[in-house]
Amino acid sequence: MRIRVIGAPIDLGADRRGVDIGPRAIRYAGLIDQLQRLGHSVNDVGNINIPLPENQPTGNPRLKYLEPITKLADELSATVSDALEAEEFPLILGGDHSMALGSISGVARVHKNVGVIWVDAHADFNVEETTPSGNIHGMILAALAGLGDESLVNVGGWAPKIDKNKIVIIGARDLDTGEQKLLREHNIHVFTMSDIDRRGISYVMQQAIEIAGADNGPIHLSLDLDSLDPREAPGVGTPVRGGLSYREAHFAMEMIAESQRMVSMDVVEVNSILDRENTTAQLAVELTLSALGKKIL
Ligand SMILES: NC(=[NH2+])NCCC[C@H](N)C(=O)O
Ligand SMILES: [Mn+2]
Ligand SMILES: [Mn+2]
Repeated sequence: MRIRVIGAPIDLGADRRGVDIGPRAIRYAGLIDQLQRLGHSVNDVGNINIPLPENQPTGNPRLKYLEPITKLADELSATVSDALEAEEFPLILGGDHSMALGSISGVARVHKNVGVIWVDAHADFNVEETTPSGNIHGMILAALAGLGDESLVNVGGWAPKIDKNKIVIIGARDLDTGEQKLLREHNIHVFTMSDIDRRGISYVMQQAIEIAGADNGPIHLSLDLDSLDPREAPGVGTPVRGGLSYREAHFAMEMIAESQRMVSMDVVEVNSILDRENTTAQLAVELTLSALGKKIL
């Protein structure tokens, strides 16, 4: 496969600094080389240009950095559509999870029926009224489903980007009260850590692939590294105990590869300032490889 690697070192959507180093850290951990060794050809187009938060007005404290975030989403979205039109698989490196507004909009423009598997400790399903932090990375999935602030929802000029019935969240264990209510109201498929404990990661992933890829549709995978247990992935801005084990995460990625339905992928929230000797970036590389076909035997 031909893979286009796109760095999106955005950190305007989160409070803790350091995710802007993520794309470099993931490359330093050997991403490109290992993808090539797996047999893929790689076109690394570098990073999109991100303004420093220091030079941006925060704006509405319940929607911090809204303006630059939507602007970057437009730009990233165009880059991602471009890759797909050139028949390259977009692999987008974050950055905080707000970059998925751009990446997924770009995919949805080309693949109208795309479903999303969102692997995350969080649901990122807040809106202005429910957010406890004002951080837009916690609102992106809702925006893609058509909920929340108009300028987030209408990036690219159309909405919603994703059919709510084709959204699956996996690994959730830290949801805000208003967010829980929204998820229930809109019947979003959420497989929490309890569901994974009860049914096993294999059953959960099989269901997730069926739901997100309904009617043989394509799937976008958005992998937030904080889905993993912080013992495995210490370098994330919003760690939550009780996450996916190393083995569960690898197996989940292997099942996605096996399904042959994935058309694009985000790897987000690697925070190098909080990391230990690039462990989390290395893990991000390993998991990306599993999702893109690496097998044990
Ligand atoms: N992409 C993430 N790591 N999101 C964390 C979101 C945390 C919290 N739910 C919030 O809205 O602020
Ligand atoms: Mn997230
Ligand atoms: Mn998260």
